Amino acid sequence: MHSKEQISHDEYQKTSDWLMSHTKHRPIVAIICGSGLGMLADTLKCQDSFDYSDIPGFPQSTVQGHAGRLVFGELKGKSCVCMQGRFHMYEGHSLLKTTFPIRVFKLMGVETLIVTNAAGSLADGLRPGDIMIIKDHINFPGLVGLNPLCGPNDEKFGPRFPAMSGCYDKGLRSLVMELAKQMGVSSLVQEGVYAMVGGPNFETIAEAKLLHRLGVDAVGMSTAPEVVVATHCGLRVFGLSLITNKVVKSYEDSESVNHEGVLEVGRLRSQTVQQLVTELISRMEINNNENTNNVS
Ligand SMILES: O=P(O)(O)O[C@@H]1C[C@H](O)[C@@H](CO)O1
Ligand code: HPA
Repeated sequence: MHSKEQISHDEYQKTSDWLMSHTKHRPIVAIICGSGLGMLADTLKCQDSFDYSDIPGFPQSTVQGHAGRLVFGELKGKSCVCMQGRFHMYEGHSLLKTTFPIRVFKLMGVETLIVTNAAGSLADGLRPGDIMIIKDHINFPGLVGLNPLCGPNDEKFGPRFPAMSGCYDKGLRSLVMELAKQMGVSSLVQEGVYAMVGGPNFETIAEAKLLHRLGVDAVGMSTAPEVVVATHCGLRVFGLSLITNKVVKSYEDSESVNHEGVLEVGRLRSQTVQQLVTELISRMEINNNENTNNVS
């Protein structure tokens, strides 16, 4: 268990201060790129980018398809920060480390978090290449106590017992459905429930059948801890899964999933995902204007 590890408020603050003193951007939106989706950062204008290895306190990415770079820039007049590479529990990071950037973003003034991931589909109506707007999640590690919020609660970030109903913002979900219609890609986009499993192995057939019976639409190995920490500290969250494969759930099926295939679907659908996220950022309302358009 991870209950002994603690990261003090000061440590988050030091990383935030370091970043704020190395860039003039003051982001209001943070984006986490899933496997094969690092190109989301390419759309940012006037970029300042930092390798994770150069940022004090930051963990390191070890997974192919996760570059390990934090990119600041502007998108449609809004200041953003983008993680090209996230941290997964299966890499050996504690859950506090996997979610470290979220609290740093909060301290930097970020209001909205956009999480993306690659996921396998269990729902028959979700095909590889489809985009699932995350309506809700099942955090399997969290259900058995592997939760970044375990341990002493830091009230400066949020309450001991945060509510998680409604953690994927309804207004942003409707907006993206509407944008998908306007872009002519609504046949690719639908809402669904994401489940996080620990990984790094993909699911057995019996596990896949179980997830399917539980009503899971797509399964992956990330995102839920990030969303828990973001919700705890009051960030508005939007999430999407790029469906990269069908999860094998029949003993008759000879197909199997692999990480290269996951990355390949990311590359094939990159433009559509990029356009949806760009339009979302362009059209989303923000609460606090102080952080916008302030790159001198
Ligand atoms: O970072 P995400 O959740 O997009 O990565 C998924 C889950 C595993 O890390 C990897 C499997 O191919 O892709
Ligand atoms: N299972 C778990 N994680 C994944 C999958 C999958 O089928 N595809 C991409 N990430």
